Amino acid sequence: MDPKQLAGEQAAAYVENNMVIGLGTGSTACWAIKKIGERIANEGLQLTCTATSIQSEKLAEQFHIPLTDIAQVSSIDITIDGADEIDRQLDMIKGGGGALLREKIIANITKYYIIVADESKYVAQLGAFGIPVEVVPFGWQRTAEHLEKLGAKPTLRKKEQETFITDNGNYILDCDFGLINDAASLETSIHNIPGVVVCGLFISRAHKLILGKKDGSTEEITTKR
Ligand SMILES: O=C[C@H](O)[C@H](O)[C@H](O)COP(=O)(O)O
Repeated sequence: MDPKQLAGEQAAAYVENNMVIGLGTGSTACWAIKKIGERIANEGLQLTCTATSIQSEKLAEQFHIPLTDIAQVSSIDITIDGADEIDRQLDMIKGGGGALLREKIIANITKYYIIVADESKYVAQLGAFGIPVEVVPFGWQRTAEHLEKLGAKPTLRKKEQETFITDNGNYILDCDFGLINDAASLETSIHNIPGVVVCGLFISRAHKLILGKKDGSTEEITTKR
Protein backbone atom coordinates (compact mmCIF):
# COMPACT_ATOMS: atom_id res chain seq x y z
CA MET A 1 0.00 0.00 0.00
CA ASP A 2 1.09 3.59 -0.66
CA PRO A 3 2.92 4.84 2.51
CA LYS A 4 0.85 8.04 2.39
CA GLN A 5 -2.35 6.01 2.36
CA LEU A 6 -1.11 3.89 5.29
CA ALA A 7 -0.38 6.98 7.39
CA GLY A 8 -3.55 8.84 6.45
CA GLU A 9 -5.87 5.92 7.11
CA GLN A 10 -4.20 5.10 10.42
CA ALA A 11 -4.72 8.68 11.62
CA ALA A 12 -8.44 8.48 10.84
CA ALA A 13 -8.74 5.78 13.53
CA TYR A 14 -8.19 8.49 16.20
CA VAL A 15 -11.44 10.20 15.23
CA GLU A 16 -14.26 9.53 17.70
CA ASN A 17 -17.98 10.21 17.70
CA ASN A 18 -19.04 13.82 18.39
CA MET A 19 -15.55 15.25 17.84
CA VAL A 20 -14.68 18.48 16.06
CA ILE A 21 -12.19 17.61 13.31
CA GLY A 22 -9.79 19.72 11.23
CA LEU A 23 -9.27 18.32 7.73
CA GLY A 24 -5.75 18.89 6.40
CA THR A 25 -4.54 19.41 2.85
CA GLY A 26 -2.40 17.40 0.44
CA SER A 27 -1.75 13.99 -1.01
CA THR A 28 -1.37 12.35 2.44
CA ALA A 29 -4.11 14.11 4.43
CA CYS A 30 -6.53 13.24 1.58
CA TRP A 31 -6.40 9.57 2.67
CA ALA A 32 -7.52 10.55 6.15
CA ILE A 33 -10.39 12.58 4.67
CA LYS A 34 -11.47 9.62 2.54
CA LYS A 35 -11.34 7.25 5.53
CA ILE A 36 -13.28 9.68 7.73
CA GLY A 37 -15.93 9.78 4.99
CA GLU A 38 -16.08 5.98 5.02
CA ARG A 39 -16.38 5.91 8.81
CA ILE A 40 -19.24 8.43 8.72
CA ALA A 41 -21.02 6.26 6.14
CA ASN A 42 -20.35 2.90 7.85
CA GLU A 43 -20.45 3.79 11.56
CA GLY A 44 -22.79 6.78 11.51
CA LEU A 45 -20.19 8.98 13.25
CA GLN A 46 -21.51 12.43 14.12
CA LEU A 47 -18.70 14.91 13.47
CA THR A 48 -18.20 18.62 13.06
CA CYS A 49 -15.55 19.06 10.36
CA THR A 50 -13.80 22.13 9.04
CA ALA A 51 -11.28 22.21 6.16
CA THR A 52 -7.85 23.83 5.71
CA SER A 53 -8.27 24.57 1.98
CA ILE A 54 -10.78 24.82 -0.82
CA GLN A 55 -9.21 21.65 -2.23
CA SER A 56 -10.00 19.76 0.99
CA GLU A 57 -13.49 21.23 1.16
CA LYS A 58 -14.17 19.79 -2.30
CA LEU A 59 -12.74 16.43 -1.31
CA ALA A 60 -14.83 16.35 1.87
CA GLU A 61 -17.97 17.12 -0.12
CA GLN A 62 -17.09 14.30 -2.53
CA PHE A 63 -17.00 11.90 0.44
CA HIS A 64 -20.23 13.32 1.91
CA ILE A 65 -18.50 14.78 4.97
CA PRO A 66 -20.62 17.61 6.36
CA LEU A 67 -18.58 20.81 6.71
CA THR A 68 -18.85 23.67 9.18
CA ASP A 69 -17.38 27.09 8.46
CA ILE A 70 -14.43 28.04 10.70
CA ALA A 71 -16.52 31.04 11.81
CA GLN A 72 -18.63 28.57 13.84
CA VAL A 73 -15.70 26.54 15.24
CA SER A 74 -13.68 27.93 18.15
CA SER A 75 -11.91 24.74 19.20
CA ILE A 76 -10.92 21.56 17.34
CA ASP A 77 -10.39 18.18 19.01
CA ILE A 78 -8.16 16.64 16.33
CA THR A 79 -6.65 17.93 13.12
CA ILE A 80 -5.01 15.53 10.68
CA ASP A 81 -2.65 17.22 8.25
CA GLY A 82 0.46 16.58 6.15
CA ALA A 83 3.95 18.10 6.23
CA ASP A 84 6.70 18.85 3.74
CA GLU A 85 9.42 18.24 6.34
CA ILE A 86 9.17 17.19 9.99
CA ASP A 87 12.07 16.81 12.41
CA ARG A 88 12.67 14.73 15.55
CA GLN A 89 10.98 17.39 17.76
CA LEU A 90 7.98 17.32 15.37
CA ASP A 91 8.71 20.86 14.19
CA MET A 92 7.66 21.24 10.58
CA ILE A 93 7.74 23.00 7.27
CA LYS A 94 4.33 23.13 5.59
CA GLY A 95 2.80 24.98 2.66
CA GLY A 96 4.09 23.02 -0.33
CA GLY A 97 0.50 22.99 -1.56
CA GLY A 98 -0.05 26.63 -0.62
CA ALA A 99 -2.54 25.95 2.18
CA LEU A 100 -0.33 27.20 5.02
CA LEU A 101 -2.43 30.13 6.24
CA ARG A 102 -5.67 28.21 6.77
CA GLU A 103 -3.62 25.29 8.10
CA LYS A 104 -1.96 27.51 10.72
CA ILE A 105 -5.24 29.13 11.76
CA ILE A 106 -6.71 25.67 12.26
CA ALA A 107 -3.57 24.32 13.99
CA ASN A 108 -3.78 27.24 16.39
CA ILE A 109 -7.15 26.12 17.77
CA THR A 110 -6.42 22.38 17.65
CA LYS A 111 -6.11 20.38 20.87
CA TYR A 112 -4.44 17.34 19.27
CA TYR A 113 -2.55 17.79 16.02
CA ILE A 114 -1.72 14.62 14.09
CA ILE A 115 0.70 14.81 11.18
CA VAL A 116 0.71 12.14 8.49
CA ALA A 117 3.66 11.66 6.16
CA ASP A 118 5.75 9.15 4.30
CA GLU A 119 9.21 8.51 5.72
CA SER A 120 10.94 10.79 3.18
CA LYS A 121 9.51 13.79 5.10
CA TYR A 122 11.16 12.82 8.42
CA VAL A 123 14.45 14.75 8.58
CA ALA A 124 17.24 15.42 11.07
CA GLN A 125 17.24 19.17 10.34
CA LEU A 126 14.63 21.37 8.67
CA GLY A 127 15.42 23.50 5.64
CA ALA A 128 16.16 21.53 2.47
CA PHE A 129 12.56 21.97 1.29
CA GLY A 130 12.72 25.78 1.70
CA ILE A 131 10.15 27.80 3.63
CA PRO A 132 6.93 28.85 1.86
CA VAL A 133 5.98 32.38 2.93
CA GLU A 134 2.52 33.74 2.09
CA VAL A 135 2.68 37.47 1.33
CA VAL A 136 0.16 40.09 0.29
CA PRO A 137 0.46 41.00 -3.42
CA PHE A 138 0.95 44.72 -2.64
CA GLY A 139 4.69 45.44 -2.72
CA TRP A 140 5.64 41.76 -2.68
CA GLN A 141 9.02 42.69 -4.21
CA ARG A 142 9.77 44.84 -1.13
CA THR A 143 8.71 41.98 1.17
CA ALA A 144 11.05 39.69 -0.79
CA GLU A 145 13.93 42.14 -0.17
CA HIS A 146 13.31 41.98 3.58
CA LEU A 147 13.36 38.19 3.40
CA GLU A 148 16.69 38.39 1.55
CA LYS A 149 18.06 40.52 4.39
CA LEU A 150 17.14 37.67 6.75
CA GLY A 151 19.26 35.35 4.61
CA ALA A 152 16.70 33.89 2.20
CA LYS A 153 16.76 33.37 -1.53
CA PRO A 154 13.06 33.97 -2.30
CA THR A 155 11.32 32.79 -5.48
CA LEU A 156 7.80 33.85 -6.40
CA ARG A 157 5.76 30.65 -6.76
CA LYS A 158 4.30 30.00 -10.21
CA LYS A 159 1.71 27.53 -11.42
CA GLU A 160 1.63 26.79 -15.14
CA GLN A 161 3.73 29.94 -15.72
CA GLU A 162 1.20 32.15 -13.88
CA THR A 163 1.74 33.55 -10.39
CA PHE A 164 0.30 31.08 -7.88
CA ILE A 165 -2.59 32.61 -5.92
CA THR A 166 -3.53 31.16 -2.53
CA ASP A 167 -7.09 30.49 -1.35
CA ASN A 168 -6.82 33.87 0.39
CA GLY A 169 -5.81 35.84 -2.73
CA ASN A 170 -2.14 36.13 -1.73
CA TYR A 171 1.22 35.13 -3.27
CA ILE A 172 3.80 32.64 -2.04
CA LEU A 173 7.52 33.31 -1.85
CA ASP A 174 9.43 30.03 -1.60
CA CYS A 175 12.43 30.94 0.53
CA ASP A 176 15.66 28.99 0.55
CA PHE A 177 17.31 29.65 3.91
CA GLY A 178 19.55 26.58 3.74
CA LEU A 179 19.45 24.25 6.76
CA ILE A 180 17.83 25.97 9.74
CA ASN A 181 19.42 26.09 13.19
CA ASP A 182 16.87 28.10 15.18
CA ALA A 183 13.49 27.62 13.52
CA ALA A 184 11.49 29.29 16.33
CA SER A 185 13.35 32.61 16.12
CA LEU A 186 13.36 32.48 12.31
CA GLU A 187 9.57 32.05 12.38
CA THR A 188 9.27 35.16 14.57
CA SER A 189 11.64 37.21 12.38
CA ILE A 190 9.75 36.29 9.20
CA HIS A 191 6.39 37.13 10.79
CA ASN A 192 7.73 40.56 11.80
CA ILE A 193 8.18 41.65 8.16
CA PRO A 194 5.35 43.89 6.92
CA GLY A 195 3.68 42.17 3.96
CA VAL A 196 4.18 38.68 5.36
CA VAL A 197 0.88 36.97 6.17
CA VAL A 198 2.30 33.71 7.47
CA CYS A 199 5.28 31.42 7.03
CA GLY A 200 5.38 27.65 6.66
CA LEU A 201 7.36 26.98 9.84
CA PHE A 202 5.09 25.17 12.32
CA ILE A 203 7.02 25.04 15.58
CA SER A 204 5.96 23.19 18.77
CA ARG A 205 2.54 22.42 17.36
CA ALA A 206 2.33 18.75 16.35
CA HIS A 207 1.50 16.14 19.02
CA LYS A 208 1.81 12.99 16.95
CA LEU A 209 3.50 11.97 13.71
CA ILE A 210 2.29 8.90 11.83
CA LEU A 211 4.88 7.79 9.29
CA GLY A 212 3.96 5.41 6.49
CA LYS A 213 6.87 3.31 5.24
CA LYS A 214 7.72 1.64 1.96
CA ASP A 215 7.88 -1.80 3.62
CA GLY A 216 4.17 -1.48 4.49
CA SER A 217 4.70 -0.67 8.18
CA THR A 218 3.89 2.49 10.11
CA GLU A 219 5.55 4.24 13.02
CA GLU A 220 3.93 6.63 15.49
CA ILE A 221 6.09 9.28 17.15
CA THR A 222 4.45 11.25 19.91
CA THR A 223 5.59 14.28 21.84
CA LYS A 224 4.14 15.97 24.92
CA ARG A 225 3.11 19.62 24.65
O1 LIG B 1 0.08 23.44 1.73
C1 LIG B 1 0.06 22.23 1.81
C2 LIG B 1 0.18 21.48 3.06
O2 LIG B 1 1.01 22.07 4.02
C3 LIG B 1 0.46 19.99 2.91
O3 LIG B 1 -0.02 19.39 4.07
C4 LIG B 1 1.92 19.65 2.71
O4 LIG B 1 2.42 20.33 1.58
C5 LIG B 1 2.15 18.13 2.53
O5 LIG B 1 1.49 17.69 1.41
P1 LIG B 1 1.69 16.22 0.82
O6 LIG B 1 1.12 15.28 1.83
O7 LIG B 1 0.93 16.24 -0.48
O8 LIG B 1 3.16 16.03 0.59
